[in-house]
Amino acid sequence: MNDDHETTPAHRSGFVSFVGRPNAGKSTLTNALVGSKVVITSNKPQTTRTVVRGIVHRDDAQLILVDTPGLHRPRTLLGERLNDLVMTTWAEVDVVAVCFPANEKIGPGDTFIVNELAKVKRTTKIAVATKTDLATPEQIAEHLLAITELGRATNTEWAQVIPVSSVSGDQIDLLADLLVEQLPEGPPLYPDGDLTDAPEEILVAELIREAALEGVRDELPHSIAVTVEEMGLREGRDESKPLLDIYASLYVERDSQKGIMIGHKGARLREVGKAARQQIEALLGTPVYLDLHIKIAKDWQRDPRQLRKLGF
Ligand SMILES: Nc1nc2c(ncn2[C@@H]2O[C@H](COP(=O)(O)OP(=O)(O)OP(=O)(O)O)[C@@H](O)[C@H]2O)c(=O)[nH]1
Repeated sequence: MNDDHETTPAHRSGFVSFVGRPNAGKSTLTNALVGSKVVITSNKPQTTRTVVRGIVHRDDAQLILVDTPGLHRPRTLLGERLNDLVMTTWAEVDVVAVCFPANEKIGPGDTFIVNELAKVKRTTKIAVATKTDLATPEQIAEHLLAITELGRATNTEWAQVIPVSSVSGDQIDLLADLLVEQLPEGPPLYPDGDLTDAPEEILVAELIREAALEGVRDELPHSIAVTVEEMGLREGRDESKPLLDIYASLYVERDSQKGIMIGHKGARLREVGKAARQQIEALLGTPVYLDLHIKIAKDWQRDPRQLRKLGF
């Protein structure tokens, strides 16, 4: 064996899942690491319903980020299924990184998550103090102590505790290094250039859902689901002028909600369609024709048949 071989570090690859209570900054962190908008962020809690992966390609490693829904005390059938999905993801990944926003105190929600996580023995656990740009150095120091203490109280061994800001970019590269350290040796698992393996339909549905939630504020936060019925390049067009046709349904639970979504003379729906179309065009790099219909699925969050139809 020559010296060169001994000094070249082995390539590493593996899966990392960011967890934390709603709004902890998981999706934004995934985007900051990947450097492209592949996961939906919103300032409303619990918008991430689908497992979406971002992929960090480096010469020495491939870091595959699995973005899971937030864990919460289940109240509906949907809630239970989401929690099952979260636990399954935790057991399958190499590292679970728990996000604790530095501008908020550690609370019962965090304790609940860390207690659940403690049941998943084999997975490496890292604590990330997020949003440090919103906290003073003193607050950050106190926060890091509280995280360490929470680890002790729940019998969780943090492999690392690291403060970061996705907005200022502070410590993001260091976080990537620390995560890579925890991955097993192995070859790249995805082709170079892939940013996510989530089917485009899922990303498109999430972008529409995000746009739909944007204007509604507190009126119907969690009663919207979106499915993409059909998506394809329009036939017979010049190759230099492609147009992607997307037919999507936006599900609400009640008549009154349908009214809110449509708005005065359809104004809101047009706004949502336009905002979603612009986001999809930016993501896929193709002009888009978006046909968006509102449908009512009564109590879809509680009905197993509806849930299956909507992809849960
Ligand atoms: N100032 C600041 N804001 C942040 C940072 N990271 C996230 N945010 C904001 O915090 C809010 C929630 O961020 P998300 O990334 O959507 O949080 P999440 O944990 O994925 O949320 P859920 O999908 O609801 O579980 C958004 O308004 C973000 O813009 C940060 O580093 N600094």
